[in-house]
Amino acid sequence: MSKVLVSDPIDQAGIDILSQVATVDVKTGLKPAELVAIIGEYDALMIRSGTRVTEEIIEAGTQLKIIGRAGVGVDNVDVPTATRKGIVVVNSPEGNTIAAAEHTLAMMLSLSRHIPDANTSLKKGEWDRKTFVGAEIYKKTLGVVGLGKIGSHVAHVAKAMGMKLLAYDPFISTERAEQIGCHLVDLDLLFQQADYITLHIPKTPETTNLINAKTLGKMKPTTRIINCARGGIIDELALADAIKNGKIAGAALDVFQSEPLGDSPLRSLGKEIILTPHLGASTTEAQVNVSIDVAEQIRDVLLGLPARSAVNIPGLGPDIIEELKPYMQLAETLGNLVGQLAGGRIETLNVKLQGDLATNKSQPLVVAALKGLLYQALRERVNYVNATIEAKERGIRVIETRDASARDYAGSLHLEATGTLGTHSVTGALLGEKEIHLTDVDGFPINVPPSKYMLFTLHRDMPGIIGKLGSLLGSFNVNIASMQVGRKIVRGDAVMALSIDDPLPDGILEEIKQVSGIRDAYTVTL
Ligand SMILES: NC(=O)c1ccc[n+]([C@@H]2O[C@H](COP(=O)([O-])OP(=O)(O)OC[C@H]3O[C@@H](n4cnc5c(N)ncnc54)[C@H](O)[C@@H]3O)[C@@H](O)[C@H]2O)c1
Ligand SMILES: O=C(O)[C@H](O)COP(=O)(O)O
Repeated sequence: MSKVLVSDPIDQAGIDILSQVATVDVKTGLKPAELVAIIGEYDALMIRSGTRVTEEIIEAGTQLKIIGRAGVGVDNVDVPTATRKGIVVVNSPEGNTIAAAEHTLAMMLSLSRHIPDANTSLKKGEWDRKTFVGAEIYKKTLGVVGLGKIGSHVAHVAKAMGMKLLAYDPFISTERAEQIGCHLVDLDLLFQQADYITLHIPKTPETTNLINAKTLGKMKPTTRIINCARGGIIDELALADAIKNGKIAGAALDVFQSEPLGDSPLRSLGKEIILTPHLGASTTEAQVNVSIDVAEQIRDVLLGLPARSAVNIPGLGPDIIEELKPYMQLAETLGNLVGQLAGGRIETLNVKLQGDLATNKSQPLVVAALKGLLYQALRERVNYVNATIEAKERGIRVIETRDASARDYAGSLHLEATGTLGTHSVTGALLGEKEIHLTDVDGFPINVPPSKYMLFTLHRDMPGIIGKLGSLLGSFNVNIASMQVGRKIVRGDAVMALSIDDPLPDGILEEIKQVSGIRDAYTVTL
């Protein structure tokens, strides 16, 4: 039975799902060295933001197949190392969207009306109605930085509360922004005009310290900033300084450069600042959502099925997986076959997506073809996660082309591999919903289903060849299950595809190549 380690507090709903297929150990609060010491026993690791999954931990996780982040941000996971090791990294992109958006709105209103400090004052026995005079958000301008899932929901609710909306997101179209009721502007204008600025972007090299002394200097003295996205997007010392010196009116922060927040000048500011300990996703509903979402994906991967939200398998969403599943198998089989026909070191793989497959949605088939191509070299170590990187590291150039006009089959796939020993090509299609058929080998038309053990010959199409080959195989007790010849012209060159019941015994391939009229022969195990 597989073993799953849960190293952060996760809702029981997900643990129940995992327990159906695996032994689940919940061990929270482990020190990095303790995690390194035990991770080698586990097939899957389930985390929230509390566990930093470093290169050292991933290297020690020799059995790891999947890291599941019960939440959105995977910045606490060394995704490049996981990808290199073929470990799927999944998250829950939508499970806590509403929770984080509502926390943002709660922060904005609390900050405007000084609710946390008024509450503390009253609980201390005071009745102070002067200190806590606030500001309205109605008709004020909200600047949304990052108009993705959370930013859009915040904008939607803020609009209903009568706010004017500006947004900055270089990856969102003007039409999309306008649909949400936002006017897309550049960042400088947003900084200059917004009364409230809310951040909903990932932490990347471009967004690190986006709010700094210089950008704070562009804002109005009445501006308030809310950050429920990621620590490190704001330079905390510059922010504390700007608030202390009245350059801006205040801030509400849920996330920090270093968590838990240690000694910080932010702690000593008054009612102008609200701090919460990374509570954006901490609602009962969100924790159930993310726990179930990620546990289901871990379960599926442990059962050999694809994950619906893998961050390191681009383009393989749930709808795509369903549609492409039989074609993924076709691509993998063809990749494996053409790799064995070409032999030696492969330098180039041409992948031609034909007919109905000639769309952008078919890109995962290229990854599947590479996985098949690399199978002989890497066996189970190659998967959809690392196939592209492994190919790149081996210097394999991948050329992808599309031909929607190729209509022999609804959709077909043509692979051509060039290596140190020459060039070979195969084409395949599906018959019915999922029966794989080879329809062409090295330019010769055939129509055979692939089988585990196959023999291909390139020979002259002349009487007697098939008989000679049959006798030779018979003398070695090799049983032929099926045989087909593909030729372009009568008595020209031809290809023979044989399915055989057992692997060819050693040495027989060389004897086959000596048969008069046979120019070359290849044995393949699929
Ligand atoms: N506080 C919490 O507990 C909590 C909970 C959930 C998510 N988050 C964080 O909130 C953030 C947003 O999450 P989401 O689910 O909305 O993500 P999302 O991917 O749906 O949206 C992010 C948006 O940021 C935009 N973006 C990327 N780089 C940008 C840049 N340089 N400038 C402007 N826009 C840029 C993208 O185009 C995208 O539209 C993430 O950082 C996530 O980790 C925090
Ligand atoms: O990226 C996220 O999903 C949030 O930061 C939530 O983090 P958490 O799971 O540690 O609450």
